[in-house]
Amino acid sequence: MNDRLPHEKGFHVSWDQIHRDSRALAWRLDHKGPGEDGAWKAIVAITRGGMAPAMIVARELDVRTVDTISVKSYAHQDQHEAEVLKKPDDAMMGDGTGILVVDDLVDTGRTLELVRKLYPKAHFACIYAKPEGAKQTDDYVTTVSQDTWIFFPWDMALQYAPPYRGTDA
Ligand SMILES: O=P(O)(O)OC[C@H]1O[C@H](OP(=O)(O)OP(=O)(O)O)[C@H](O)[C@@H]1O
Ligand code: HPA
Ligand SMILES: [Mg+2]
Repeated sequence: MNDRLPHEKGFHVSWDQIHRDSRALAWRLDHKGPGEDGAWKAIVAITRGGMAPAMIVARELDVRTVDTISVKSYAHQDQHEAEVLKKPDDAMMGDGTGILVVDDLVDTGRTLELVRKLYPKAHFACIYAKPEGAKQTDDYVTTVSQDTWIFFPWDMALQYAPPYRGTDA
């Protein structure tokens, strides 16, 4: 446990919302790549959270080369030292020129800091950003306060919510 808990504020994101926000990010990134007509060479998703947004961005921007970098930095809501578990092919990545790296969010910025060290010329984009890590990302859609925990749809399930005025309280 650490001083990040408890997160009193929760920002709950639905599948519909992540789809819309990922499309909004794609709109911002369109024509910003270095290729012909501003195309991107490839998209790299930071697993696992970056994979759903990366798929949507890749679809919108017609990018067919999509790879992953695996970075583990959290176990539940506790942060540990960020660690790279798997990287894309070095020949494809180079120094990151023309590569769009996508993640679901930037919080402290440690995950992106690590990936930036590997690919300093890549373009980094997140759907959501918290103030502490926002400088690590080149583009994002929405900010939330540092003490907000973002709940993604893949981490949630529909369940019964008791009424405010309970009958058996
Ligand atoms: O800016 P930071 O403080 O480094 O935090 C942001 C990272 O933390 C989460 O990933 P996590 O390591 O929990 O793995 P996951 O994507 O597999 O859930 C999130 O998806 C970001 O990648
Ligand atoms: O607010 C968050 N939500 C989900 N995963 C996260 N990983 C770091 N911060 C967060
Ligand atoms: Mg992640």
